[in-house]
Amino acid sequence: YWYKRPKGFPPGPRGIPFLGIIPRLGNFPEKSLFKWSKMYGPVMSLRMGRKDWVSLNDYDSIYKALSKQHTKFSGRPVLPVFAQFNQGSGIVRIDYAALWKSQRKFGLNTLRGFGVGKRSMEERILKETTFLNDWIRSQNGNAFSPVVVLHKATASNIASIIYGKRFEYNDKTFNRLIDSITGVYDDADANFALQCMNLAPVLMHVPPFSKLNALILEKYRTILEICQQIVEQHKKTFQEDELRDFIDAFLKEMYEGNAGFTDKQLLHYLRHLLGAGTDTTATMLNWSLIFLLHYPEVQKKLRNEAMKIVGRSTPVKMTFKSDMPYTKAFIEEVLRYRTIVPLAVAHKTNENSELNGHVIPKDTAVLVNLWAVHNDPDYWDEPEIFKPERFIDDQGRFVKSSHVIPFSLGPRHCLGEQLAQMEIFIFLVSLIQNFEFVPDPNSGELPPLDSPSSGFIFTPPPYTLAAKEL
Ligand code: HEM
Repeated sequence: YWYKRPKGFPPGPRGIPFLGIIPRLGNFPEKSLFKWSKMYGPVMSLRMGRKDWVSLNDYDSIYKALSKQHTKFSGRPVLPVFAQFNQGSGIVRIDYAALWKSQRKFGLNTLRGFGVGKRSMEERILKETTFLNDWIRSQNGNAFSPVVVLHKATASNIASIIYGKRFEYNDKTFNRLIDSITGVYDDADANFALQCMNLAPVLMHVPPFSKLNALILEKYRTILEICQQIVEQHKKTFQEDELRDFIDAFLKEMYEGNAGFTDKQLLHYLRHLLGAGTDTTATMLNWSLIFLLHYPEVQKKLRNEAMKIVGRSTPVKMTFKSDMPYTKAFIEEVLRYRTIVPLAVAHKTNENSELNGHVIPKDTAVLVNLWAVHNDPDYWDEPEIFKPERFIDDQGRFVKSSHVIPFSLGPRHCLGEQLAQMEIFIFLVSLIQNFEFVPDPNSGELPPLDSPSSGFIFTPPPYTLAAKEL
């Protein structure tokens, strides 16, 4: 099997027998892929374990595959670590078929129905900022790590949609939930080991991988158990004409007997929303804070704009955003420079396809390198430099680039993009309005701007800072 590849298949590195190129992916697989793509072309293949995958490494090929040929490129490969638990349920990893279509449509409508993109969601996020700001205030100017509290703030927003209520930050169940959502995708070593198990499933039974697999399963079980308790409470108080949240809306579909709306599907859907919506947005806010520490002049510009447009104590509204070009440019540059999900979620071809003259057979797993688009010198001047000004024209206006695609493209693009954009803007401006962020006075160094990503969520290393109340 080693040398045989389908006729016309894209060229690419093979690596070593059984493992393929896995050992050569390194701490930043997205960078390795981009480097190889300069040798093999933007549409290239790679031997991953015993299978040949395809990787897309420029905007053109990603757009042509995910948008133009979306019916062919929107599937999801079966990855053993996830499949042992998901069993074809949820939203993130189910194939591009009838179940995904009905669940995606339901998800979008329900998020909208419970306020995403509207004033009511703005108010929920604003309420969360008051708890977050109070927590930061309670640190009394001493150094602290914002990592866990930002996860709590973003998870609480998701909880308010799916569960109708926010969680208190010291609530025991909530802390168990946060503990179970974090610790794998945001840990580079664990994430690398997880990807190895997905590509060479035999490892799932071999120490030390088997220990990690057991830990992942335990975390998934805990999330499901907590979601199950919440669903049971909802069932007891459910009223068809008064839908309180995502769970009620789902129960209504289920009680009407609509295909795909089952207890199991609901639990996995909730788990995916909590998982996909917490780490990502919290990570984006963490990187933003780290940039404020590195570039005090950028922090000053953001504050000047916030004070001028919003004011010191006016609640932040999304309508302010269009008058805040520097803030928009800052957010866009963080999303570009620290691509939060560098390789998106693996796609799969559901039909035989052709891309850039190459043949890609049905059922080929496809890695979409979003990081490559954000760091391609063909699109960006000095991509390795953090520069919000690249999105500002000489009239001081914000200029959008179609080459910033942190939420990916096509029908499988991030389901929570609108929610994430609301959270990022409101949290960020509210933090800037209330605090000046400075380096931890006890640490001689600033947090590094790079840390191993190992391919899923690009999280910063653990860090601390201090916040001076304004
Ligand atoms: C900064 C924040 C976020 C970033 C950068 C981000 C990015 C992404 C990316 C790159 C994908 C994969 C797209 C693909 O497969 O091509 C994705 C999928 C997804 N995201 Fe997000 N995301 C963020 C926040 C959220 C939030 C807040 C939610 C909660 C509702 C969410 C829910 C999802 C779901 C459910 C999917 C799977 C969609 C599907 O397979 O149909 N994300 N996200």
